[in-house]
Order: sequence, then structure tokens, then C-alpha cells
Amino acid sequence: MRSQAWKLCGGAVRCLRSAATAAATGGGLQQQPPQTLAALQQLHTTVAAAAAAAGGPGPGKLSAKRLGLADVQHVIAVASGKGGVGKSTVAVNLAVSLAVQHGLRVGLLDADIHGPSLPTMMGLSGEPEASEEGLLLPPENHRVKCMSMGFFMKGDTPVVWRGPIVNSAIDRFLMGTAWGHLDVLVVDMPPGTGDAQIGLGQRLPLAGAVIVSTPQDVALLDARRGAQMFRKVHVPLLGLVENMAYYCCPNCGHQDNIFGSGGVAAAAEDLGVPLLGQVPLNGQIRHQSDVGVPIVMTAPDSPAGQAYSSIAGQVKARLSSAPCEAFAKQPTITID
Ligand SMILES: Nc1ncnc2c1ncn2[C@@H]1O[C@H](COP(=O)(O)OP(=O)(O)OP(=O)(O)O)[C@@H](O)[C@H]1O
Repeated sequence: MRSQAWKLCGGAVRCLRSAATAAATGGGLQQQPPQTLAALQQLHTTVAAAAAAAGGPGPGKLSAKRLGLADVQHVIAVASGKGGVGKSTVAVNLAVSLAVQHGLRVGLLDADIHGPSLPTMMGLSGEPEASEEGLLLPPENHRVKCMSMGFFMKGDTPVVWRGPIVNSAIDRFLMGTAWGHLDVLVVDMPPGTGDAQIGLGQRLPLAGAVIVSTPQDVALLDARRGAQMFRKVHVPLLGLVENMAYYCCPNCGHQDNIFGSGGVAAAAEDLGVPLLGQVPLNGQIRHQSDVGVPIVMTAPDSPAGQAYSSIAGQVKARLSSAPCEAFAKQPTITID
């Protein structure tokens, strides 16, 4: 029974590849709707059937304890209300720090289907292989297993899938990846607080969320909205991270709060959650992301490296104090 399920999943993997290829090479949904939609429909059918064959709750619902997530202890989200505030950079450095500095088994899922930056930031490229059982094998670097739509995209062609199809693809990456035994799976959420993010917050079996913001008022307002969104879907807030908190001139040492100061700490206090850390605005952070070696690997003792390590330590401590929170509510992923 079980092996049949895995074989069905192999079909799902092939379909995901062909759907991604259709989107990348043909310009996506608008140009090639029948192929892309058909591939995703097939993917839907095979994964749902696989769950049913593996003893899951039947077509329509996938238990989070099935398939690739079976041995994942905690899933956490790194989110931001506003785009471009450094959420992915925090997610990557948090994941690598948890693995390299704090000794955990870690995975990183890029849930940003439209702007996947994880392969570049983690120094990975090429299409993932499938396991004998048919699950995607996550490429690994810096001791972190990774999955991203970026692995399946060719060149600079955008993915033009819309809401439900994007949700489907994220669910398949979550369930259809052979994560193996992980202490923590970090999910880099797409930016914003719209339908997609609310849906993800409801569907993912989240143990908690880290919210990233810059100190700027417009970013903070959206960060507060993001925090409330997670509360509404009953996901605990692990804390806030202030990114680009200050700039320290490498020549004279003068420190400047370019985007303002104090706002993220005040928001954390209002929300009753910890301010996990303050990461400086620093050219090395950007450079290391661009070359695929996060700064926690190259300069762990720098102010930025220490900030990421401290954030990771607090997240680890919080997860250790609530070991089964992730699956306590037995979430399900609904396949429409
Ligand atoms: N602390 C920092 N210092 C310097 N550059 C940074 C810092 N944090 C992030 N960056 C840079 O800012 C840019 C945006 O960062 P990132 O992609 O992590 O943001 P994001 O919030 O995930 O964006 P998106 O909304 O597109 O998902 C990147 O070029 C990144 O290298």
C-alpha cells in the first residue's frame, strides 16, 4: 500500500517539474493555460491519491504528518508585512545559524513562488532529483536542506501563476519534499498579509512565526498587521526582528539610525512578544547573500553574525520549551 503511494508521488514530482517548465518556457498561465493547469491538476490528483493510499484522511485532505513532513519536528514561518525589508535574508541566516551554530537539523522552504531568492542566497542551483519513493530530494548547503520554486525556473522568465495554483505548488513543495528527520523547517513566507499569506498561515502546521521589520513607520504598520494576521489564525508569535536597525560607518565608526529607531521595540512590547534582535544595515550582509554564503558562515563574530546567532538561540529555546506545539492542533492541508 505504502509503496504504491510513493509511486503516485513520483508522478506528482514529474508533474510539478513539467508545470514549472511550462510556466518558465512558455511564459506561463496566460500563454499555455491548458498544459500548466493540466499538469497541476494531475499533481493534485496524484498527491491526494498518494495520501489516501498511505492511510491518510482521504482525497481532499492531507495530514501534515504524512509524506515528506512525517519526521519534521517544528515548522516555523519567517514573515513580514512589507516586501523588501530583509525577510529572506533573516530566514536564510536564521536557518544556517540554527544548523551550524546551534546544532539542529534544519530545512528551509522558500514559499515565495513569484520571487524565489533562496537558491542564490544559499549558493545552490540545478533541478532537484527525486527519491526512489518519488519525493523531491532537497539540495543541501551550509547544513540546511532547501526547496524553492527557483530550482525549477529557467532564466529570468517570471512565474505568472495566480492564487490557487500558487497555493497548490507551495503545498506540494511542503509535502512532496523528502525533508527527512528535521528539528526545524523554516518557511520563508511571501511578503504581505493578503489572501495568500492568510491561507498559508492556516494551512501550514506552524509552531510559530518570526516577524521581520525595518524601523520605518510604513514597514512597522505592515509588520503589526502581519502579527495580528498570525494571531487570528492561532499561530504563536516567536518575536520580532528589527532589520537594518542602524548603519555603522566603516570609516569613522559613526552610527546612524537611517530608518528611525525604537519603533520595532515598541511594537514588540505592544504585542507582548520579544524583540529577538537588531540586525545592522551592512554591505557585507548583502554581499554574502549575493554570493550564496550567508554572513553567519563568514563573519559569525561580527555584530550582524552575533545578532543572527542570538535570534536563532532564542528561537531554539522557545521551540524546546514547547516541543509538540507544531502538531498539537493536528492541522490539515485541504486540496480544493
Ligand atoms: N541588514 C541588511 N543589510 C544590508 N542589506 C540587507 C540587509 N537585509 C537585507 N538586505 C538586502 O536587502 C535586499 C532585500 O532583502 P530580502 O530579499 O531579504 O528582503 P525580503 O523582505 O525577503 O524581500 P521580498 O519582499 O522580495 O521577499 C537584498 O538585496 C538583501 O541582500
